[in-house]
Amino acid sequence: MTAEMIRAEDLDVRYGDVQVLDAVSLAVNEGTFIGILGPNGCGKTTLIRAVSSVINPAAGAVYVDGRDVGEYSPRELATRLGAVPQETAVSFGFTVEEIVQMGRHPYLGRLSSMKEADYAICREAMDLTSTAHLADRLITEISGGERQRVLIARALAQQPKALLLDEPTSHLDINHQIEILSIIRSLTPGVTVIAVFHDLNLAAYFCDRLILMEKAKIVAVGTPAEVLTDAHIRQVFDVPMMVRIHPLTGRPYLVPRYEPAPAVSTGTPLRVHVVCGGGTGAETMYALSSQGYQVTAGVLSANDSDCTTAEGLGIPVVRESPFAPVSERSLAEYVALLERADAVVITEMPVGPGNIANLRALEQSPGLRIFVLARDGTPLSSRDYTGGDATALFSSLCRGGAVTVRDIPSLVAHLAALRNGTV
Ligand SMILES: Nc1ncnc2c1ncn2[C@@H]1O[C@H](COP(=O)(O)OP(=O)(O)OP(=O)(O)O)[C@@H](O)[C@H]1O
Repeated sequence: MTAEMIRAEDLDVRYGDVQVLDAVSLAVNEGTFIGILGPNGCGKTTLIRAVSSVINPAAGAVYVDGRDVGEYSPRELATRLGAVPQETAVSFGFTVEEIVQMGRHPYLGRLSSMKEADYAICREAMDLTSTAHLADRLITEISGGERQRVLIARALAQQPKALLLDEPTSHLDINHQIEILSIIRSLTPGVTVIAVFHDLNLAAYFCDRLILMEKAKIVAVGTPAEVLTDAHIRQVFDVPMMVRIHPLTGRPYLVPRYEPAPAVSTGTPLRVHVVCGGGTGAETMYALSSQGYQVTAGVLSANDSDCTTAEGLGIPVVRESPFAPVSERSLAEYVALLERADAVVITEMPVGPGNIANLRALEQSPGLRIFVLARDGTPLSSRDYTGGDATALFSSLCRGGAVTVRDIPSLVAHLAALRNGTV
């Protein structure tokens, strides 16, 4: 069985009248990378500080490696826990190399100095964090991101059994975020890591387990999939998110759902049906729904990314089982939407035997305003996988009055004219 590296029991922390941690308990197994998430001010930093003994909780206990933290001398504790704080109070006059070497202090006697092995450990920590080239620079004269990497190097030089990091990537560019988190990840299982994150997706990608906090309490603990649910995110951050499965990791990743205020507020909104597929409809659906059009979509395969977009935007969509031809039932649903629509937009989707029924139904809807998006001016051209049937259908639709538009602004202009009755 894996041993527990850190255990906190019923931690209470107050600042004046404000309860900042309210009976918070957690257990972190050896070798785990655990992320702490939650909105600003919910108590993440305070939890890290209480666990690392920077502050004393009013109640509760912290055990590190099986022993109460109170039983450790500061020097001993520093060989177990390495902390990288969020606010990095910089030490004037020290070079980067000296700062990293401070990580070795817990291992040195009062009068003994660094040995070759200590220098080697510091060099390795600096190489790992890409800070070796900064060795002779003053800590006060490097960038916030460089400083963050130097402080991580110092914590690594400490060779702790557990690392506590408060927003370790907050000052880092995306390249260094990935680099540092990959390094931290590679330290496990030899080192146990607890890190505060604001980026939910980075946390989901790198951490084994997550802790979600809200107002001084822990509200969820578990794997990224258990913690990063739509319900939890709504509860804690009060923001709608789409939870998807990351294509590389199978873990969740979150996409914020912006709900734009409709720009069109007067009169009856125009109903526009979008015939799309393969991701060709996302931009159109977003543009039209954000302008206040009543958008519908389909028929779409349930695993088509356009279907995901429609669902995310709250657009009613006629859905078909993946890889199945358009069924009678879906077709009937689709035709019912066409009958209610004021206009139809066909995006630059590929047309094959699976979805040509979408176009055939349009041919049987006389009087419907049809707009065909074709950026190169030629509807379909190389995307007809029906042996020419779809091309013939498109030509017939265009002869029947379908309008070809080259981009979304022109489409929107046409629809606005239709709405205002100027065409
Ligand atoms: N030294 C202090 N004195 C008084 N109140 C404090 C002190 N430190 C933190 N607080 C308050 O305690 C609460 C929790 O702060 P904490 O820094 O733990 O939050 P956090 O979740 O880490 O926030 P953030 O995401 O903004 O970093 C906040 O309301 C904060 O204002």
